[in-house]
Amino acid sequence: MGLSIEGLTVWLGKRTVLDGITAELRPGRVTALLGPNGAGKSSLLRAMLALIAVESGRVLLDGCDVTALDPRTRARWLGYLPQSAELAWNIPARSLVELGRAPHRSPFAGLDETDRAAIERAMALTDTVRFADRLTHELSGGERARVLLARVLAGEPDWLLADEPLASLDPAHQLDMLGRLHGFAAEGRGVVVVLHDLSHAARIADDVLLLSEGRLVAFGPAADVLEPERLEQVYGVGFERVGDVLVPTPPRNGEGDRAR
Ligand SMILES: Nc1ncnc2c1ncn2[C@@H]1O[C@H](COP(=O)(O)OP(=O)(O)OP(=O)(O)O)[C@@H](O)[C@H]1O
Repeated sequence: MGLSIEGLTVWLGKRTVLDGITAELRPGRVTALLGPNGAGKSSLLRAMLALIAVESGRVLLDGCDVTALDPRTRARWLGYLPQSAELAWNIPARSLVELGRAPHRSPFAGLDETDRAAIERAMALTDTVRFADRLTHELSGGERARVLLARVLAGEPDWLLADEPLASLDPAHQLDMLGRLHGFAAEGRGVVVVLHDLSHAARIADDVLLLSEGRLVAFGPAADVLEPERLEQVYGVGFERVGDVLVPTPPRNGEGDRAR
């Protein structure tokens, strides 16, 4: 199930936050969404989920405009892991994960065997079984982030759109999360993930979509896009490769202004 972004322009307030973005995202691959703060990464994810209105252009999922899909179908096809791990509901972690099955069943139906198997699998994958009975407000930020991932995985979406999923995780769980995202794509599903750490992107991404000020700077295989000179132009700091890791270095001219 391919995900095509065609000439997407989004205005928020009076600002153009996305300006004519076009990219053909492929399932079975991890696409990292990169760019400085305010580049439009979250807005692009939200537009792909039909959570914000677009001014022009469209997003096609398996050839269907996402805005024309009924919400349950959209939720079955597109799983969303938002940036904030804040939760309104203080319910046991397992109950939260169970909510991930909602798009698969009618509102008042109980969980069936398929639902229970998907929930157990998602909780095992995210290492959340051991706090399944604890209330979500009593979990640490990282534990809550993993429960939220479990909720999305329980829905078995065709695409997973994750906004900075590593933000509150310790290094072990960051690597684990990267492995999960990679494994999800290896099953033939699609992954779009917003990342700030370019080393993580270099490690996990098959493709990179690089944004700056709402415009597409580059889209293509990670090895081609993650080019130190291009990154320096976009981020305003230098990058050098240390082994397979991209390490930021201070701006060469010492001024820190972005070359635009
Ligand atoms: N509701 C809104 N109304 C007006 N402008 C907004 C709104 N939400 C976001 N913006 C602006 O849109 C631009 C893109 O924001 P967005 O959150 O998509 O960027 P981002 O690349 O995800 O940033 P970050 O890395 O800081 O999370 C920013 O300039 C932001 O200030």
